[in-house]
This record gives sequence, structure tokens and C-alpha cells, in this order.
Amino acid sequence: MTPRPPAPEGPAVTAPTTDTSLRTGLALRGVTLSYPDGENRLVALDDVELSVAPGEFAAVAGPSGSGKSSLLAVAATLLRPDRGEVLVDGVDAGALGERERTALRRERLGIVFQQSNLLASLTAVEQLLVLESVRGRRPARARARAGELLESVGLSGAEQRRRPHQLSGGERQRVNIARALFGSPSVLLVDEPTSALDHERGAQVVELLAEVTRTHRTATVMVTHDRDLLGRADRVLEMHDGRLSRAR
Ligand SMILES: Nc1ncnc2c1ncn2[C@@H]1O[C@H](COP(=O)(O)OP(=O)(O)OP(=O)(O)O)[C@@H](O)[C@H]1O
Repeated sequence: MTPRPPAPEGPAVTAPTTDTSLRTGLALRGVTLSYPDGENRLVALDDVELSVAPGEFAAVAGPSGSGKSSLLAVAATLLRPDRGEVLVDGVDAGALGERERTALRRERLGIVFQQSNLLASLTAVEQLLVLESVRGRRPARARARAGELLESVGLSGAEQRRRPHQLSGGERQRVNIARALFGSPSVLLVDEPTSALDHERGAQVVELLAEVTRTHRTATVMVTHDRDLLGRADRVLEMHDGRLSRAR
């Protein structure tokens, strides 16, 4: 009997999906997620299908408790689904070990959380540069890129030198977006970006997200319960009891 060649090593990067629509951007296929609930389990995501292409801005709306944050946590590879696949640029996150998943997250995902999690003691530009100690880009280059990114989200040189408490809620959210873009992610995941903002500031942040999706070619998913903010999205999806359907 002829011995078989050894199986290729390493993450699923070496074995991308054959479906070309899933090779770039984000895809969730048949994703089901449940949480323990007493004797039973509460189904938070029920057979969810979602593909978002590079340069596409998808918004997910839905009432409180419908599963929006769970969707983002699974897409961010922070929670493993019970069933189904999460593909980032064609890489199946479920096939990766913990370390490789962390690397995937760092290299390909940008995440903007609902609560601004900026570090109180750092200026806006330092919020981005602190990530650099992990990535090892040359300091002068990193500083220049951080400055450019912050400028592109509308923060002047003076604002870039301020600490979070010296910035408005909208400005802090802009820093969060610039920080998420700093690693040049393929996928941008945004959780309720406007919950701490008034309507006008909220609309400006969503406009910015639409713009960065175009210029950075990210596959962007924003979840929100604010229906007034959906106009700028290329596609709107509706979440209800863990099921995702297209609204427009
Ligand atoms: N860690 C957990 N353990 C148990 N149940 C959970 C957990 N996290 C969420 N749930 C439940 O799962 C369902 C979906 O919650 P999820 O937070 O994803 O909804 P959501 O649409 O983001 O809600 P909101 O808009 O209020 O943030 C809810 O019924 C919630 O109570």
C-alpha cells in the first residue's frame, strides 16, 4: 500500500473555501449559538447566513435581546458558535487554535465596541500607537500613519494630543474607529456606535463609517437599534429572535 502524503500543516489559510464569494470579506454560514438557561439552552443565533463583501456596509437592526451583540461576538471570533462557520477572508475561524484565532483577529478584524474602551491616561494618537508595541512597525512610520488616520476621521493635530476626558463623545468614537482601522483590517465590526451620542453626532459617525468602508475597502457590519441611522448602509438586515433576514 502506498503511504499517504502527510496532511498540510497550519491554519485553514492553506485550504481556502472553493466558493469565490466567500474568499474575501466576512461570511457566516449556518451559524447557531446558544447560552445555558437553567435546565435548557437559550438560542441567541438561529442558523444565521451572512456574507459581506469588501467595501460593503451592512447594518443589522433589531430589538433589544434579538441577538445583535451575539452576532458580532461570533463574527469577531470571540465566541465559538455551536454550529456553522465564520469565514474571514475565506479562513474558517473554527478550524483555528486559540493562538491562530488571536492572530486572525489582530490582523484582519477591526472592532468598535459599544462602550468606548479608550485608555484614560493616553492621548488620542497614543491610543493607536500602543497597539504598535504588539505589531512592531517602525515608530516614526507608525506615528505618521496614526496621525493620518486620525486626521482622516476628522481629528485635528490639537485634538490628537488630547486624552479621552478632553474629547467629546463623538470625537472619542472617531478615535475608536481610527484605532480599529490602524491594523488595516479586512472586516470592521461596529456595535451600537451611536448609543452615547445625540442624533446629529450619531448620524455623522455613521456617515464616517460609510466613508471608511469605501476608502479602506472593509467589509463592515454595524449593529444598531436606531432605525434612523440605517439610511447610509448598502444593505439592511433585520434580527428577530436570533434569526437574520434582509430588510432592504
Ligand atoms: N452570556 C449570556 N448568557 C445567557 N444568555 C445570554 C448571554 N448573552 C446574551 N444572552 C441572551 O441572548 C439573547 C441575545 O442577546 P444579545 O445581547 O445578543 O441581544 P442584542 O440584540 O444585542 O440586545 P441589546 O440590543 O439589548 O444589546 C438575549 O435573550 C440575551 O438575554
